[in-house]
Amino acid sequence: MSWIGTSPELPSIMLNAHTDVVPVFEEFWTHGPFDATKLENGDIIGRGTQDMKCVAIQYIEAVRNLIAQGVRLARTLHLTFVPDEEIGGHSGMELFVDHERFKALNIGFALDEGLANETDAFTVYYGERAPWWVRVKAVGRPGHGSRFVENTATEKLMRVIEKFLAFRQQQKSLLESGEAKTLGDVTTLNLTMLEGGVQFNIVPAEASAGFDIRIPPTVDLVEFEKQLGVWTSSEEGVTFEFVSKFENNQMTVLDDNNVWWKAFKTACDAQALTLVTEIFPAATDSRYIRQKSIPALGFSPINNTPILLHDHNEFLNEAVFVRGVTVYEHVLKSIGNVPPQ
Ligand SMILES: CSCC[C@H](NC=O)C(=O)O
Ligand SMILES: [Zn+2]
Ligand SMILES: [Zn+2]
Repeated sequence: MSWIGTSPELPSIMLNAHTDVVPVFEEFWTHGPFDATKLENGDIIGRGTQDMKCVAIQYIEAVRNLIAQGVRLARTLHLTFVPDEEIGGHSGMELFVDHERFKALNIGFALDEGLANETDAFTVYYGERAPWWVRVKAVGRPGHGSRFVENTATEKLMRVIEKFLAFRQQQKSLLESGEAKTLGDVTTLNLTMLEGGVQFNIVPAEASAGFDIRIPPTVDLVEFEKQLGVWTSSEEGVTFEFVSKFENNQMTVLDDNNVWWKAFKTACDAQALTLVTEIFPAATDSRYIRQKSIPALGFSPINNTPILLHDHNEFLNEAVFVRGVTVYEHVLKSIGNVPPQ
């Protein structure tokens, strides 16, 4: 959906929202997850109320209000509604950014989702951690389950898992000590998959472990990959492969040279909003936009709200939601009139 500016030759602005949501475990919800029940206190309960139907609707409402007020922006706005973000965006934004139609949009700056903030402040994300999904495979000697079989796959795998988890503990301590400020500043690593074995009395010849690793943009990814090699190659017969890997993880620099950030911040300052800036702990479509060297900010105008994305009973209060529309009106008027650079 495009709202053409008065200077359509200028680089445009992309307002991106993914339309997919994650699954629900309905039995844990107090109200139907797809009913959008509004409680007396204004809380609207539903899957996607935070992630990110709210933002998609707020873009539309904000544009509609600006048009009704007779506002014309210099720059063109493109509202994009994309699929598959929750499963990596591989058939969504990842493909789109390489498409001719994307290039034809001539995008100079993008807004996409952020996270709720539990305090009165709003969080703005200028980068993300690179998601890496890694499978560690071990092969070893099989045999009868009644014997002391040596060099088994599972034992080797366990020793390698210990190395991965020691690193996990070290990063966790970094965060707990305060040396690293937020989750986005450390590398997280979780053992999320374990596979191996076919029958109780057979020592398996193969076993594997799957890790979800999230790496801050300040970490040298080449060096980190080498480290994975060191941990795995310490055991004969253990290898690793990438199930999903993100490289070229760029940040959007928030300094005075970034006219988009200045315009965004000016609009927020004018509304007396408190902003905090962070690295996004998970992965959104913004990473594909930044990979094309297009500056992007992750922002969901949700404050005083617990972070419930992907959780049971995800909700957003009506008042917070409606205020967010006004926030976008100010932000769009500011970024939409950034003069030619
Ligand atoms: C490896 S891409 C996965 C993308 C997903 N995004 C939202 O939750 C995430 O797990 O961060
Ligand atoms: Zn999302
Ligand atoms: Zn999500």
